Amino acid sequence: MPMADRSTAKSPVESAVWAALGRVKDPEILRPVTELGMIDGIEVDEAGAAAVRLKLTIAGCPAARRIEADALAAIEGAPGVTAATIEVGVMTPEERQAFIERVRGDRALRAPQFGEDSLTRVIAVTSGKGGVGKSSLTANLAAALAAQGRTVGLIDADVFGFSIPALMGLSRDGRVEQPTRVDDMILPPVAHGVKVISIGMFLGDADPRETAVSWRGPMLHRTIEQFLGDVWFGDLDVLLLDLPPGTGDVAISVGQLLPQAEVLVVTTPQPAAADVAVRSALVARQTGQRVIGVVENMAGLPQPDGTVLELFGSGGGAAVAERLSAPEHGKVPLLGSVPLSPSFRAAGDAGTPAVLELPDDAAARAITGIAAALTRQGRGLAGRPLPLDPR
Ligand SMILES: Nc1ncnc2c1ncn2[C@@H]1O[C@H](COP(=O)(O)OP(=O)(O)OP(=O)(O)O)[C@@H](O)[C@H]1O
Repeated sequence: MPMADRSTAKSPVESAVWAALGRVKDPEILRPVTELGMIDGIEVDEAGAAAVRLKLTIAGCPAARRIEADALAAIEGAPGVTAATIEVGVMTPEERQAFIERVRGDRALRAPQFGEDSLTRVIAVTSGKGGVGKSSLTANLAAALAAQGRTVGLIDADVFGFSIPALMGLSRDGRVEQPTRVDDMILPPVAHGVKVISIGMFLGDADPRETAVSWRGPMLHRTIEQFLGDVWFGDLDVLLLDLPPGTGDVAISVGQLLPQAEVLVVTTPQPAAADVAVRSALVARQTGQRVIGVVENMAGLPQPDGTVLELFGSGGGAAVAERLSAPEHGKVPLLGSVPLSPSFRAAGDAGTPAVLELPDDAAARAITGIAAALTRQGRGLAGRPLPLDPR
């Protein structure tokens, strides 16, 4: 039977069901199921009982239950429908190919996905030292940008210390949500409005808490290449990459594969952290990437008596920004200073980005401000001075 289209939805109630299904989005592709050829037929009898045949790409794909539940709710809510049933089937290989073509559109011919002609702004988040809060910051920036209406992708390129799935709520009790594979196309899971991919999603049944990735350069390079090629992100406004700390193979691969990427440097206020942070930015520059700003994390911890405890000293962020500014590169701004916050840490542990869950938390407010500053900065304006968001 041919896939349903508008012409097959004839009666007013069938049209209403079609329209209602047009508001149901595939949770991974974020496009209506009606546009993706997933509705195989709509029948409504005289009593208003609607029977819909839904076709999924593969049986038991992670998004299947959600699509089915959302579709059922939509049909039940359609005007004139008195009862609703859904029959779920699986696409034939030909239908799956048509599905892939619909999803990829013109882009099928274009490779790589984030090449020179791409309109996506690519921002790699780097740090010198580990543990400065780079992943927490990247996850929250991604969620904040998505909440501000951007279409956002997030690649966890911190291959050895991947923590993005947990921070985005995609990892529970040692199980990480798996991407859906449709033939050679990998669809990233969506969390908090962000399309997320991580090496932690490719470990099979292994518990990511107990599994170490110990790859050398070529394997790391191929993995990053696959993330950029085989993983289908669709049209993104912003792609964030969480890099491993320091100046290793992944940073160099990202520089080679995404020379147009912009780089955001995270450091702590500790002056001793500045040297390594500066070094990681210089490696990025050597591969042609531009440093668009510095974020200072783990700044002062506000005390109940109103004083601020500067656990990690002060001035590190400004020092790194100053040292990276140079006549040939322009001024590198300090985009914000994120205070230490126990509730920010707890929100990360719970997989709920603080920018969404605790918007009034001081750390969350600072990151929301940084996301807004990045948006104001726009693409390709590296080196121009930015107003600091005082929130
Ligand atoms: N502003 C903050 N206030 C309180 N805790 C924070 C803050 N930023 C980060 N943390 C906590 O610090 C720890 C390290 O953070 P995170 O894992 O994001 O660092 P990282 O730089 O990505 O580390 P690595 O690159 O070594 O994996 C986490 O437990 C996180 O919850």
